[in-house]
Amino acid sequence: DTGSAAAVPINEVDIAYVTPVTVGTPPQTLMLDLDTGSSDLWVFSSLTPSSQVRGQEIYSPAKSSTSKLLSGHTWSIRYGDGSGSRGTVYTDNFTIGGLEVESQAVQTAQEVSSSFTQEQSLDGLVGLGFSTLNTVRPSSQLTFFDNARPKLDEEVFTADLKYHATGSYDFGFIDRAKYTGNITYTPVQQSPGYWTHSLSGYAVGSGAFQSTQIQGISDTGTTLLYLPTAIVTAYYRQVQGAQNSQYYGGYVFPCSSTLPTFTFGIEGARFTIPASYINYTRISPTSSTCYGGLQSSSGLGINIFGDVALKAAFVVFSGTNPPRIGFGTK
Ligand SMILES: O=C([C@@H]1CCCNC1)N1CCCCC1
Repeated sequence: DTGSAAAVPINEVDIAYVTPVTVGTPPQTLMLDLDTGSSDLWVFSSLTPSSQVRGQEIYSPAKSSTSKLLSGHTWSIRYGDGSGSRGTVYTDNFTIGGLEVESQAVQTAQEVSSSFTQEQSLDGLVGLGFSTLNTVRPSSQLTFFDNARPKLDEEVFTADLKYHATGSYDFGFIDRAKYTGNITYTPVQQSPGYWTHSLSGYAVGSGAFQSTQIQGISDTGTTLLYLPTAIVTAYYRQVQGAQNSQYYGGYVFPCSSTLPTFTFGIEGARFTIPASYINYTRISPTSSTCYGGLQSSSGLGINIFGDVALKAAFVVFSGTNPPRIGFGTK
C-alpha cells in the first residue's frame, strides 16, 4: 500500500504545515502537523475543555463506531519550545492520504497549552519520530509509520515541503517526479528517538564549502534551522545591520537586507537554501526589522534541521534496518 497527502502551510510565513487525516467511522477529518521530531499522535477532542479550543476541529470518539478506549492509559508531552499537552488514549481507524491503519493509538487531549489553543488551524500532531519517544503509559504506543510499515510497498515516507506553497507527504514509495538526479543517503542514529544524522559541512553564499560534521535532527515540526553559533555568526557577518537581539531572542536585520544563500552538505551532495527562506518574517506587521530563518542552537543542546532547511530538498525518511535519511534536489 501507499499514501499521499498535502502539506499545507498554516500561515503566510510557513510557521508549520498541516495535512488532512481521517479518524474513526464515519471518518472525521482533522488537519494535523506531521512531526518527525516527536512520536505522539494527539488531537484536539471532545475531551478538550471548550475554553482551550479556539476554532480547531475535534475528534469525538463517541461519534465513531470503531473507537475503543485504551483503558488506564494516559500521556503527557512537553515540546522544546515549552508548549505541551496531555490526556487519554483511544484506538481507532486512522488514514493519511488513503493509507489506513486500523487500531491506531489516537491520543485525545484533555489539556493543551496556550500556544496550541492560539493556533486555530492546527488540530494536533502526528509524531513520525521513533516509537521509543512515545509518552503513553503504562504501555507506549506505535507511530502511524510503525503501524503502517508492514503494509507499505517500501519502508519509507517522504517530505516535500515547499516555500509559501503546498507540498506533500508520501508513504510507502519514492516519487521520482518530485526530485531530479539521485537521492543521497546518510546514516541515522535512532537514539534517543529522533531522525539524528550529520551534515557534511556548509557554505555561506558563494564562500568556500567548510567540511565539518554537524550532528542534528531533521524535524519537520520545527520551523527554522538551528545550527552552532560559530556558523550562524559567520552567516550574519555578511548581512549589513544584522544583530543578535536579546530582545527578540535571535538574529534580526533590516528587511531590505540582501541575504546570502546557505548551503548544507549531505555526504558529497550540496543543497542550497535560497536567501528568501532565511528572510523569515517581520518582527511585527509594520516593522522594517526582520527575524532570520537561521538561528543559533546554543540554547537548545541540539542542532535542528527544521523546515527552512528541509523545504530546500526532497527528503526520504527510510525505516529500513538500519534507518537512514536521504536528500534529493528538487
Ligand atoms: O520538542 C521538540 C520539537 C518541537 C517542535 C516540533 N518537533 C519537536 N523537540 C525536538 C528537538 C529536541 C527537543 C524535542
